[in-house]
Amino acid sequence: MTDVATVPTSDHDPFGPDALEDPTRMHAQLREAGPVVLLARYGVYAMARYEQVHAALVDWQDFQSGAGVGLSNFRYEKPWRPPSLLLEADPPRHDAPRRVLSGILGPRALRRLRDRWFAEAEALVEEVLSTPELDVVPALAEAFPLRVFPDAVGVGEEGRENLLPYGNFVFNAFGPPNSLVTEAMPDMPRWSEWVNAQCAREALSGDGFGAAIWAAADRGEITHDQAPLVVRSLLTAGVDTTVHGIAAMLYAFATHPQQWRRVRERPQLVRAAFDEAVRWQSPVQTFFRTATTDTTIGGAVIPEGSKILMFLGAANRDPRHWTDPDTFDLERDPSGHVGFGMGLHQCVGQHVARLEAEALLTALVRRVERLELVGSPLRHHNNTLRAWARLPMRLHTQ
Ligand code: HEM
Ligand SMILES: O=C(O)c1ccc(-c2ccccn2)cc1
Repeated sequence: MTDVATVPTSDHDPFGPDALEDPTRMHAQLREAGPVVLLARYGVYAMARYEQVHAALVDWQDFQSGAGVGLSNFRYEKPWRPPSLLLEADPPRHDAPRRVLSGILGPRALRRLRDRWFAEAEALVEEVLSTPELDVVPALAEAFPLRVFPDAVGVGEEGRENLLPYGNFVFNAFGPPNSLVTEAMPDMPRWSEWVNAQCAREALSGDGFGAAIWAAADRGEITHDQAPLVVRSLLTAGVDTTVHGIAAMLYAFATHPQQWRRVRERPQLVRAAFDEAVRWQSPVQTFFRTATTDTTIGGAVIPEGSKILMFLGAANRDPRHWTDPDTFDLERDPSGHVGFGMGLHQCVGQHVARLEAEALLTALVRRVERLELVGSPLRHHNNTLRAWARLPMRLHTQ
């Protein structure tokens, strides 16, 4: 009998204020501790190295999503909202909804949006350059996705201010029921009711992603009962993520002026720049899987039914996989990063996110000679998302 190595334990709290403010040191300690580490506070297993995170993400059979991708285990606990038909489903239930969304959000389908989004980005950048000193979080990172994405889904104008707080709550709810969750509980039903109401067929315009989902139901690719939940997936996962992904990119360029010069000289680097920003900051930091069998990793046995917390942010900066991981470097090839996940559940909206970022960055590259941080940035704490509450900048035009 091979002696099963005992799993190293850690008393880090990945959802506490210190880790949410700056997880860098905790990530390094978790990577050093071993391929798998037991987080004693929560009785869950942590993976922080690229190799193990990648292996777990691509092995959907042993590491399932159907028991939830948060701390809560749907086998024993009632989900706070009806589970997502993509995120919180395993094959075969996952297959048809995924196939439908892949078709609607694929690079070809987005071609019709490209010109409109590029024009919207030009207009927004022109507007903000009239006040060269500003907080780019509301002015750009929030304003651009909120200007183009709800229209693309086909959501009405009224009540769009519910989108960010709803998504923020959902991403907090993947963590433990800490103050980030409990403080928002009183408002959650209002946000949730508004989002659910937008998923009804009659609430959606005839030419957006939402209508395309209902049309897929008419063709029998998914059921009409599933259609509103698939629309809900877009409204849940498609707003806060891109807002914080774009904020991460703006922060990266403000703190690396030589990279800004590089992307202005070579605009073909624009798309790689977003992926390098997603790798470097990992706007989505963590989420869970549930072991469907006793699984041995690095000599340690993870018992069936265990929750496994995957640290995408730590994997994206693992020196075992990346050269000089802590630098934001456009010369690097960021492909293979796990910022959009990997495997069966890899982000189905990644092409939407890339198009939003490409449109905004292209407009900025043409007009802005340098982005300068002029005040203290302020982190926005969320149990899952790495985000900025404030990024005061001066946008220098030539
Ligand atoms: C920077 C922006 C974004 C980031 C960093 C991001 C990240 C991720 C990650 C890490 C996953 C994998 C979750 C898992 O494996 O359990 C995922 C899944 C997903 N994302 Fe994104 N996402 C982004 C933007 C979007 C957008 C714009 C949409 C919608 C238009 C979207 C819709 C989804 C959906 C529906 C899933 C579930 C896919 C499945 O389970 O098959 N995401 N995303
Ligand atoms: O289908 C949904 O409602 C949904 C899809 C994806 C997410 C998600 C979770 C963790 C990391 C990135 N995205 C959340 C919700």
